[in-house]
Amino acid sequence: MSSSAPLVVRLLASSVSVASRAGKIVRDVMSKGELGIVEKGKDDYQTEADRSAQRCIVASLSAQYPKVNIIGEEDGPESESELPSDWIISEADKEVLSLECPVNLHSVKEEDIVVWVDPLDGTSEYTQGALMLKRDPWERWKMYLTHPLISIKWYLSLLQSNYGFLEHVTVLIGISVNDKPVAGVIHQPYYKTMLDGEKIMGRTIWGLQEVGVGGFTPAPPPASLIITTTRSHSNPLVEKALQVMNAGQIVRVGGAGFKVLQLLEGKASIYVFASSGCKKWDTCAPEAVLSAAGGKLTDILGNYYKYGGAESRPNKTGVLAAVNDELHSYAVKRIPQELKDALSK
Ligand SMILES: Nc1ncnc2c1ncn2[C@@H]1O[C@H](COP(=O)(O)O)[C@@H](OP(=O)(O)O)[C@H]1O
Ligand SMILES: [Mg+2]
Repeated sequence: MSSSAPLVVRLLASSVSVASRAGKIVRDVMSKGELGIVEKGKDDYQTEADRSAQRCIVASLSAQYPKVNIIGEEDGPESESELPSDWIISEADKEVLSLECPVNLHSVKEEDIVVWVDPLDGTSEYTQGALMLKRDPWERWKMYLTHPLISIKWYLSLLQSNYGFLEHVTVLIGISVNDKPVAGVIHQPYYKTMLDGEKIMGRTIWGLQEVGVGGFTPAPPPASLIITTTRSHSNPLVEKALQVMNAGQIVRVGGAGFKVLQLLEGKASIYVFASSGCKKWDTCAPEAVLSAAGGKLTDILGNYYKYGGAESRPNKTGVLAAVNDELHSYAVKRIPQELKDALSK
């Protein structure tokens, strides 16, 4: 790896490579069919893929950047099983390594950086997607009966959805400096493209402050107002905030990473989630990528979250993101004061 590039650029380039490896782990766990679902809290689940992808990311980055503070969604007691050697990635993406580092990030040191890792954003969609990979209807039905997350309504919608919601799953690595997300990676393990007649799985999107985004082509916002929001964590406050937006359409998808991709690809223009529930690892990378593309991500009051290592993990006052400042201020103004008060309590 070139050691001449400034630290933030090298760390972003390493994160691009490791996110792609973590994405393969996510697919491999699914292919084996043993998801190992654990309930962490109400509506909050973890699978073998979350645990293994996090181990790969944290081990790979901390081996190269030992003084960087890396905080992951699945932090907990160290696993006793040995880490497979091919989970330790030391490569760095060449295109990213050649980027011009913004002047204000040139002299950043490892101690100034906090990396927020969500090894698998969209866990509900991942576990529900597992059902659809069971080709045998009887096997699928048996899995449904033992699945902790799926109601009959969702089961029926899954059957109609052409292999579920796996595209909503992302691996998120957000790099923050002095409380602010400055660079980030959103990897989609189940994104499919064809190259020379061959199916390629996965794509990796990155963003760097003042430089822009890469790994895909951003699209302009839709002509009419389209809002994206949660698929699996709605509640009356979330619905109230959606009503007041006066949108032509509401797109309900899983994961904070995928919702920000909806904004960047012109499928929606505002992301509204007027509820606690999202955490710093859900929003750090999406905020970095969105802001590098000219968008804005805050809480529903319009205030930026801080990403220092001592900050509390929950994003208590919700999420409000938009493709540009104008749409962001429109959305902040539309949120009624009583809703803002209810979340700030
Ligand atoms: N009420 C809630 N309880 C637990 N997690 C929540 C939540 N609301 C949102 N989240 C988390 O925020 C992320 C985006 O949620 P959503 O898809 O509903 O928009 C998901 O991350 P994970 O899938 O990484 O756990 C999800 O778990
Ligand atoms: Mg998440």
